[in-house]
Amino acid sequence: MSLSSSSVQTQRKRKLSSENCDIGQKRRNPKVNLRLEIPTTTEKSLDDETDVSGADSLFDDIFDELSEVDGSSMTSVNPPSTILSKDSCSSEKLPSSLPDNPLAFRTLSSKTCKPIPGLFFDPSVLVPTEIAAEVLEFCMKTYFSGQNANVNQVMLFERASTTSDEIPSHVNSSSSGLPSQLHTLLASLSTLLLPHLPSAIHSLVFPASSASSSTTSPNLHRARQAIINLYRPGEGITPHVDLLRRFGDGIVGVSFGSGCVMEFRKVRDGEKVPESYATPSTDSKAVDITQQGPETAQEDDGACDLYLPERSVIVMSADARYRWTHGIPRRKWDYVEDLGVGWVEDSANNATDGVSNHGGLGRWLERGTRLSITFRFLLPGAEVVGPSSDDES
Ligand SMILES: O=C(O)CCC(=O)C(=O)O
Ligand SMILES: [Fe+2]
Repeated sequence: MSLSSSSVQTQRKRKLSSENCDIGQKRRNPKVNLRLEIPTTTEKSLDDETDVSGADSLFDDIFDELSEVDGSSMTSVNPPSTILSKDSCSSEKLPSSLPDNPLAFRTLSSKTCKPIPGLFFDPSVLVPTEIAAEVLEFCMKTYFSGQNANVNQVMLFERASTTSDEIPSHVNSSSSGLPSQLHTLLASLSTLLLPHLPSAIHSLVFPASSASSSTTSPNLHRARQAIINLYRPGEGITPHVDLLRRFGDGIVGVSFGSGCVMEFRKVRDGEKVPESYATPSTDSKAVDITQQGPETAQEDDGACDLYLPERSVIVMSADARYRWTHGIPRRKWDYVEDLGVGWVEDSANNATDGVSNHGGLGRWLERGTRLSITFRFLLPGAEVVGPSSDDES
């Protein structure tokens, strides 16, 4: 296969048609175009991800590997002992940073839930408006309009670095694999998250830019993938764990254009895990659920729903990456208990389109079109995702 950028379109993702890949939701598979851009360095095909049956054993493999490589990453993000309840954050402005306890900022949720080890989410940590606008405009124009109007997922791959230096700004997209807008975004994320992430996690997700990471991060010489998903209102993504044998630890996701609720569910012992890239999709049951009232909040240590406002960032590592699924329910409205400091739309005016207050406990937020960019690192041997007849990518 050529090593230069190439573009492949497929109709849909193989894995998503498999019923045993679903947890909790049945999904239909709309015709979806997937665009893949692959500047790569080796030629090994990775279309071997079909066995999702022994989730536990896969987890064990991964944990063994991780502890060999960098055991510290698994322990550096323990959950805080305190949980911010709905009340504790609805009445007062949260501090803009809490470096010693980043996991406490999981407050924009439709349910109050306990911290997930390895999940960083702070609704006050937002990508600067100008950078977000530039990335969104670039992605929409480049990947999702004109003849790509029915594409909803694009994967870009960046070559593994051969030195410990960050890719310099003069290196253009054709040689690095990522467009300059995504390099700008990555640089901004690295700076933005530096005071918030434990240093081991910062090194894991920004291996080339963390001073301490140049020799220690297992991701330093791994190729990076950026997956760009576009969700029209009502669309979501089936709960899943990102491919265990393809991607390493340390995943960063950014929301653009609209917020949405992301649901996290703890994988139970012995549970079959949907392990997939997954593709945004809609569903015939995506209706206006404001007519049905908010879900009853339930105490469940293994469930956590977070509202991710536009420009917000999540970082998943350790348990959050390996032992919890994440997914986005297919619906057009999200019920959000606490708008908190991350809420940037016109919350002063309850009558604003897309924001309606039903009963004062929370708000229904109408989803707009959301674009997300998720950065992950390919595991050794996974540097190439070649187009193949049944590649699920
Ligand atoms: O849209 C998102 O934020 C999540 C995307 C995702 O989980 C994936 O592509 O694996
Ligand atoms: Fe994912």
